[in-house]
Amino acid sequence: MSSADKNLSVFTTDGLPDITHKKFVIVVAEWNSDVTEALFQGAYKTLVDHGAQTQNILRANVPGSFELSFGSQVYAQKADVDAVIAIGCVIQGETKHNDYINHAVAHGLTDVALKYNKPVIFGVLTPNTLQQALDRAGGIHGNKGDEAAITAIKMLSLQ
Ligand SMILES: Nc1c(NC[C@H](O)[C@H](O)[C@H](O)CO)[nH]c(=O)[nH]c1=O
Ligand SMILES: CC(=O)[C@@H](O)COP(=O)(O)O
Repeated sequence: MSSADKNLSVFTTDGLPDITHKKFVIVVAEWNSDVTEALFQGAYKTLVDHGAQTQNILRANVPGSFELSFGSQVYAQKADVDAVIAIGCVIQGETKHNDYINHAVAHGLTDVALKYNKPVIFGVLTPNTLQQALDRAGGIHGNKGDEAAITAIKMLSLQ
């Protein structure tokens, strides 16, 4: 199912856990910052709208999406962090560079989550064009940041 068929900002909220005292870290890649800032704002607002306290939402910046795995690990290893949300946008270029980044980040974030036994969310857009990115960062298909935040909240209900 593509984002065209399921809006990224439309989701069920039944049975969400109480996140009043949960601590979140949002790691944001600086590449394509117009897009990643919109994704961050969506994630931040979604966390607050569903009960997170602003003082319990930290932000960390990394240069690019390839650095999201290490940046997420820095915070996932901290005992007082309950979930990490990784935000990025990797736009296809002329070469296969985007493929290598995307696969590395997907595997890297998964490894961090399993190593530290806590949610590490893949809030990374991997579009073919800038317009596809904008459509998924608060445009016609919603905001991937919203989806990443609600995913983090839902995963906390497993613990
Ligand atoms: N082209 C994009 C990049 N490239 C940079 C890499 O993520 C990385 O910082 C570099 O290879 C050094 O390790 N990053 C994005 O997030 N988005 C892109 O479109
Ligand atoms: C995903 C990227 O790093 C991308 O911007 C690189 O572009 P190109 O493949 O044209 O070098």
